[in-house]
Amino acid sequence: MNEAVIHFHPAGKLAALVGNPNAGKTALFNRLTGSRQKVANYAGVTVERKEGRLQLDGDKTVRVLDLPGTYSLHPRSPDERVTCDVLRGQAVGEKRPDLVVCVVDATNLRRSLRLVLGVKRMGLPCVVALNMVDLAASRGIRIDADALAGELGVPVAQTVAIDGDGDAALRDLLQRPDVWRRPDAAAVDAPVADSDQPDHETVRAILRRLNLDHVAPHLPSDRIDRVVLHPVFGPLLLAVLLFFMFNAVFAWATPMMDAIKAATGWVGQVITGLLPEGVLRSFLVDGLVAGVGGVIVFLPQILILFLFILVLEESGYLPRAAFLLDRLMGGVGLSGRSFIPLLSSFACAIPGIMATRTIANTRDRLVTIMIAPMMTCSARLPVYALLIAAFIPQRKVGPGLELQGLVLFGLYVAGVVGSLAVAWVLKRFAGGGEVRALMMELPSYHMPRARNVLMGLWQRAQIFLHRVGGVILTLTVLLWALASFPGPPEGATGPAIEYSIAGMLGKALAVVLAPIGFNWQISIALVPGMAAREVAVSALGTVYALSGEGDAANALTPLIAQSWSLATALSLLAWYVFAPQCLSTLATVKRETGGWKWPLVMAGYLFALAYIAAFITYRAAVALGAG
Ligand SMILES: Nc1nc2c(ncn2[C@@H]2O[C@H](COP(=O)(O)OP(=O)(O)OP(=O)(O)O)[C@@H](O)[C@H]2O)c(=O)[nH]1
Ligand SMILES: [Mg+2]
Repeated sequence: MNEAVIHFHPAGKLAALVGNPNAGKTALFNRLTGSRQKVANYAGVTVERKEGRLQLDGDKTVRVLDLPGTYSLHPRSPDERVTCDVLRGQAVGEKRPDLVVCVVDATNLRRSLRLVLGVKRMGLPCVVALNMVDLAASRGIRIDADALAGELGVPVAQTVAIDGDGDAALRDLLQRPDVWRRPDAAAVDAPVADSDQPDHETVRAILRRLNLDHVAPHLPSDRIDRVVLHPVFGPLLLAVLLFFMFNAVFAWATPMMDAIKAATGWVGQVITGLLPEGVLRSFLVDGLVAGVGGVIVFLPQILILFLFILVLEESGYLPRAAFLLDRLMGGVGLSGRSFIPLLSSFACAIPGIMATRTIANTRDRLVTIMIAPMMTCSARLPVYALLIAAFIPQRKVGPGLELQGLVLFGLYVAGVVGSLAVAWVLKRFAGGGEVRALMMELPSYHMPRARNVLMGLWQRAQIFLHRVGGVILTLTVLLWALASFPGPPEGATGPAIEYSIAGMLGKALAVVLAPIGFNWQISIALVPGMAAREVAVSALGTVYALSGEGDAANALTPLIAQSWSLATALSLLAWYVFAPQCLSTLATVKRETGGWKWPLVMAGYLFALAYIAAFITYRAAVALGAG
């Protein structure tokens, strides 16, 4: 996104955090630099380099890079390549680091130390942050840090990246000028260079000398996995969990949504009471309150969805779900590797597409990118929620089960099924290649920290409100203007909007969209919905407010419930399952695939699918009497 900026190297030292995936690099980075990068309990969270500043005593600052995790210095996937390029001084726009901080997972020294040996051989000054010592201690693993430092020939600081001052020892180390000094050539390999033995032999010898060569099993995680990864209970649990999540989106949000609705309604009424009828009042009430207020109301539902996603991410469940779904994904020619990028796309396709950088196989990566927009991103949630609230009765279908939640779940499933079908087709025509077995690390389960989850929710709320105040507000205002001008001619009978630019455009579009049951109001709303999907909702609010049909500022839901047929609503839902992704997604696809070809193919096929799905849905619904 922001990689096109011109890089000039600010003066000052540069330290890079390097280590295996999920070792806690980003948690440590956040601690050192006061940043808030995403931390989660699975491998492959960080896929780009991120920069921060560490303040040392005496007004000194150090630039710190957080890098994607890597298992070795022979990169296999695009994210690992980023790290290796930085270490070799080949990264575009970045100098070679002055110091490498090897972040080592104290519970998994065997694997981590091999990477340390590799980094050391590159001849860069290097220190080890022995992280997760709290977890190691709780499993009875005690590591003598000084002895380890002696074995490796580099300073070692013990850290607990999730504790308040868990980075103190590392900070102290970075204060010392001697750790920044380049080792002289002869010392690079000492004292572990006493033989030609391969690194894993060296590591084994070190662990033996430190009395750490027994593997500490992690019993609680293993016990949990006996259920979670069980061939029958595992998938069942996953299905129940996902269903519970969508149910909660409706079941828990109502009180907060009602409060927000009441507040926006009140604001609309106050403005109507204060201002005389005219352009300003129309702008405020029909444009801002009806449009933007109509979107804000969905904040609680978005937060509930993210609450679940954050807890799943932090607990360590996600890679297990990937494992469970590996067979299913194998059926369409993808591996479980694609699962986490696809799951991230439920938040937004953009981070999902970025997360495909962890996929080593180029073709798998491309197919995953192409289907990522079919996962229901959170911007679609307002559209779904609006239509479900308007057309699906609030009814219990079982203990704790709402019909509305069931329908929402079904829409998410429809997106997933559609995407799997497309993946299957793409793999067939793109020459599938064999599917390799999934190799993925299962981290130990962590109790999600309330602080992290709340912080994540707060960030989500900020992102959403920024969208509301930015792109959604801008487009709503623009739409209000297009829908208000030019005014109606003398003696016009219909509502003024029908004579406006937007009205005429909508009617022209409706010619194409009538076969799938869309009226001109929907047709108008779809256009700005391309920039940000939620705008489709705010646009409907504005369009209906300006049409003077009822009180759209306060209640869009009952209004569309009255004026649309069920078939139209279902057709619009089907449209949005596939709806061509927003423009920023297309821009991301262009960047990640290096050209316009794939984003254009994507836009084309999703438009076609959306139209076909809506057409079939509409015709079937009409045939069944829902027209
Ligand atoms: N108990 C404990 N948990 C930690 C510690 N450091 C990190 N974690 C947790 O470990 C998980 C992984 O942390 P991240 O910082 O995302 O790991 P990363 O090395 O950046 O991982 P990638 O970006 O995937 O390479 C998260 O759930 C953290 O909360 C620690 O010292 N102790
Ligand atoms: Mg990270």
